[in-house]
Amino acid sequence: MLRFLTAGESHGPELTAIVEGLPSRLPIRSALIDEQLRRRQQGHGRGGRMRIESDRVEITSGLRFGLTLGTPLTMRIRNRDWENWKTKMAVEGDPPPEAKPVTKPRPGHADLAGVLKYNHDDVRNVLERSSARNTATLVAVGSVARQLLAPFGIRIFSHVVEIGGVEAKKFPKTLEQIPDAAESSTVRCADSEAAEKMVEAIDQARREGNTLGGVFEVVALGVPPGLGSYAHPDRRLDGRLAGALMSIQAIKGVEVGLGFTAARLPGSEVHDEIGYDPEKGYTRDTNHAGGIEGGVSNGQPVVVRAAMKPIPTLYKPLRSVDIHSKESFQASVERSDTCAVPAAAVVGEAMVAWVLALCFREKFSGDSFEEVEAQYRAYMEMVSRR
Ligand SMILES: Cc1cc2nc3c(=O)[nH]c(=O)nc-3n(C[C@H](O)[C@H](O)[C@H](O)COP(=O)(O)O)c2cc1C
Ligand SMILES: C=C(O[C@@H]1CC(C(=O)O)=C[C@@H](OP(=O)(O)O)[C@H]1O)C(=O)O
Repeated sequence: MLRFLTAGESHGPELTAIVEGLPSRLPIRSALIDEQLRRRQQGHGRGGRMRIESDRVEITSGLRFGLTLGTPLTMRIRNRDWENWKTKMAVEGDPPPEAKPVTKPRPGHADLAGVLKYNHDDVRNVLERSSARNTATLVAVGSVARQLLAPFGIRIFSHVVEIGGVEAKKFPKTLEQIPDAAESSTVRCADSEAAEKMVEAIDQARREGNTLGGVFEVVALGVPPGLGSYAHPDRRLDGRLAGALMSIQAIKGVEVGLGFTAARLPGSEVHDEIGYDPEKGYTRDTNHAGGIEGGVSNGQPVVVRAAMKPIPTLYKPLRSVDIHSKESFQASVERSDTCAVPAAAVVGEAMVAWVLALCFREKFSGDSFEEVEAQYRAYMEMVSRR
């Protein structure tokens, strides 16, 4: 079974991820992981922390001469900011005077709920792990998943479709043209006119001490039919994708295919009619289902969208209450992102890659890469004869 664990505090020495259940002899390149880490750090609207960090992965187990061993793969990403936090984040000893407890929980963060749940007196003990800094490990894990899926022609990309109410409307004609258009935009939006307006909206929000959320779309091409299952609720591909996307900080909604729009349309405008072409096999003229029917991939591109709430730390502070004195106050801010939707889109890709890899491994479970490849080929051959 493919699984992963991550660990690490935002201002601690490093983040760690362990991926278990990879087949042996799978080529993994740390340069490809670094490329994904770099993409996550970009995007118009990010704050001062991104000028400090320059994320790089170090693989410390599970790989020899570039091929997996079939043993747990460990990845480490150092926090450069740790240099500035060594005393305040020491793992042992008494707290030094400069490590004054944080007592003011920020609305929209895990701060208050976390203090109540874990009985902490210092909000820092909550915010260090609840921070979206951990999304760097998710992207590293997702990059490993991509490298498992890539040899089978599965390609995953994303683009931002809405920021602060500005919607992208003029999409490139084909799905294949979207990645290049999105990649060349500082907000990762494939509609260049909308992208300009999104940049303006972010700049204006920053000037006003406010923050913005938005929506991104993730697309997976080359997904074979048959990933996931209708046999049991927890095996459904759509449910697992929604859960994985919602597990990213600040994601508040997920749509598959037409999503909420399908609820407003009659059935004749929603369901994708089935055709047959002797060359291509089963065909669909539309993909409103987003590549998933009955919780199973149907061979069409998988298309999901996720909605991100605005960043909760505002330069124009919101009211809260000190957890010790119970006095009301207005939060002060040192640094924060204004908008992180473009970065969240890269994290969304990683989570989609992970869930697809999970379902792929369930279907093609061989212990070595060669065994997985043989299982995949035999299945695809069988499907092509149906
Ligand atoms: C990539 C990324 C960057 C973020 N940057 C910040 C930030 O700079 N400041 C902040 O207050 N919240 C930031 N957030 C959002 C918080 O992590 C998030 O709102 C918080 O965890 C609570 O959201 P939840 O209720 O969904 O967990 C970021 C989220 C993501 C995905
Ligand atoms: C560090 C990252 O994002 C951070 C996520 C985050 C939060 O509260 O979620 C708050 C900010 O961190 P800091 O409080 O250190 O300024 C962001 O920079 C990152 O994406 O790598």
